[in-house]
Amino acid sequence: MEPVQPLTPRVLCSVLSVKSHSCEVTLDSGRALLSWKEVRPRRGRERSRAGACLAQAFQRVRGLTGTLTHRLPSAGHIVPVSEIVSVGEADVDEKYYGMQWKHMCKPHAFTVHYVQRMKKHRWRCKAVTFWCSDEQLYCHWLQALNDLLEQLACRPKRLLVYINPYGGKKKGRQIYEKKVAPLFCLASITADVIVTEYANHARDNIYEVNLDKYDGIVCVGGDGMFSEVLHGLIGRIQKDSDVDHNNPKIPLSRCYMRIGIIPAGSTDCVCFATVGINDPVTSALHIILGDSQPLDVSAVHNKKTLLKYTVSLLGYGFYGDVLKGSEKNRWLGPARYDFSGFKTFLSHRYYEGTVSFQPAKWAVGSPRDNVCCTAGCYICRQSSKQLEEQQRAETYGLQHNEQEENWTTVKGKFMSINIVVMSCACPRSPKGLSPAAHLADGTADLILVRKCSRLNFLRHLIRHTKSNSDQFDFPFVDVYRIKTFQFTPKHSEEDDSESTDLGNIGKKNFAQICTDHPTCGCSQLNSVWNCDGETLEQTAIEMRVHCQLIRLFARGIEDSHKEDDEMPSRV
Ligand SMILES: CCCCCCCCCCCCC/C=C/[C@@H](O)[C@H](COP(=O)(O)O)NC(=O)CCCCCCCCCCCCCCC
Ligand SMILES: Nc1ncnc2c1ncn2[C@@H]1O[C@H](COP(=O)(O)OP(=O)(O)O)[C@@H](O)[C@H]1O
Ligand SMILES: [Ca+2]
Repeated sequence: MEPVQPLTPRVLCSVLSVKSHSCEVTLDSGRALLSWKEVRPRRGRERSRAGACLAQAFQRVRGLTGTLTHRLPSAGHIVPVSEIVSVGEADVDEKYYGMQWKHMCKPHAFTVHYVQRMKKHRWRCKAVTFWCSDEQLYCHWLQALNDLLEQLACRPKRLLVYINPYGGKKKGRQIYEKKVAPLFCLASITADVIVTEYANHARDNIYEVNLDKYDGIVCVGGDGMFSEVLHGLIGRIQKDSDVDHNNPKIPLSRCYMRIGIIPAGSTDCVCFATVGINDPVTSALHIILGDSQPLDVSAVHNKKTLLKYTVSLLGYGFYGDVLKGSEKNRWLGPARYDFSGFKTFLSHRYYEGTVSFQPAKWAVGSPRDNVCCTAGCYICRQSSKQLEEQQRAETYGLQHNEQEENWTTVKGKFMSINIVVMSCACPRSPKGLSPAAHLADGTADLILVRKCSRLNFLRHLIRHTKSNSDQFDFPFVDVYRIKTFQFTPKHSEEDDSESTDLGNIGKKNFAQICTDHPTCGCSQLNSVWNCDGETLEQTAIEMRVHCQLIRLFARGIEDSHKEDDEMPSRV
């Protein structure tokens, strides 16, 4: 057997007890890994436990590959320190003393709380308590683990939390108090909590607070609540850096203050598309670990005025009418969308207008390449690099001014015009409106659904709910990867108010009568824009994507190979 080289002092290995089992526990601070596995009494030549354990630990450290598995060959556990939530003193349950302790003083115990991956991107906080008789060894372990946790600079210590008691099923407060606050306390995170009293309370408050006190902002609610915090933060950062966000051409200053979303709304597609599940505990754990996921944001303008920012869906036609029809039924909670969706589907309206956009030439991917955005996404990294080079060239004027060139224009009658900055995956549509859209590539996907039959539109809708069907594979559906967009409805409001001839006024009033009596078959003149679940007043708009403008406490969708099914409780 080759001589065991002297271990670097970075590997701490001891035999500690877990419940009534003896375990060999190893902390490799070089690789920042904690592992433990049950030691069975060896028959035959008894090797000293320490020697055996050190030699094995050395083998294991040397053999470890980059991709972590959470389970050692012999059903042990291995946890990256970056996924430990906290380490603290613990009481050992009397019943575990067993015989060998009865004459000893009380043993010393510490509990490690760590993230355990379950099915479908769900995370749970698991606890394991180690104990031993030697107080010095116990202190050494506690110190070594806490020193490593202290070094994780990305973890938030102070958070500003906004709770929307009004969104979704109106359970925001309970969700926070029961599921999230205990975890923040466990991770010794202090939170200043504000329960909003009216719409836009959170947005306005962000302009006042002293942001330097906080490592992040958390919103407990749905996409509308996230949109409020988004507007507050971006508006504040542009104001602080003297950027006039009403100018559609101006590049905006990036926001490095991360935003965490605790899902408590109706659609929660931003949370679902960045974490993979709408689960408050999972989102809380991503916040505690200090994840960071950059996110594209689109700015929507009407002439020289900023209307809204959007990170999920900017939808005209079907989704705009669904939203408009749902606002008056908020008492229905999330079901308001299905109810309004059904009515909107039956009304089967189409809208006329002119769409123009600049395709994202340098984009690495395309909406139909089936390359979905995952944690550490290659396409996002490549595209944002290309974009930065592009912008640098433009600022130095090396690049001919691309703003005016290569606009594509499409006139027509549309069932829906959707621009999605991300996939918009959500419980209603697990793969989203555009499954291959990317979170941080600096582009958005434009989906044009032209006038078609009810049956065909229904088939298109139903494919959103099926995982192995292509909702773009219809002659009346086109999808483009873009970076800027403009829309002008055929019947723009200004024309009606200016022109005095009877026809137009008649048509406008006629349309008004129709809206009040949706049973009539005429097509209502204009729809409304659904911007992240809030309606826009104007229909003539322009939009441009700002690459990686904000950051979330998330890491994108992890590959499923990392999932642990429920671990057999061996130790
Ligand atoms: C027949 C089944 C058809 C299923 C069609 C599923 C498509 C769902 C796509 C969901 C897109 C989600 C985009 C997210 C937008 C959110 O930012 C935004 C705000 O979220 P918040 O409420 O959390 O604040 N949410 C929304 O605007 C809601 C849009 C969701 C619309 C759902 C439409 C339901 C469709 C029902 C059609 C029924 C036709 C049946 C005819 C027999
Ligand atoms: N305290 C409050 N009272 C009334 N409206 C509020 C309050 N707090 C937030 N809102 C508004 O409620 C809207 C919906 O919030 P959201 O959390 O998205 O719920 P949902 O997912 O059900 O739409 C948002 O536009 C937000 O501005
Ligand atoms: Ca994008």
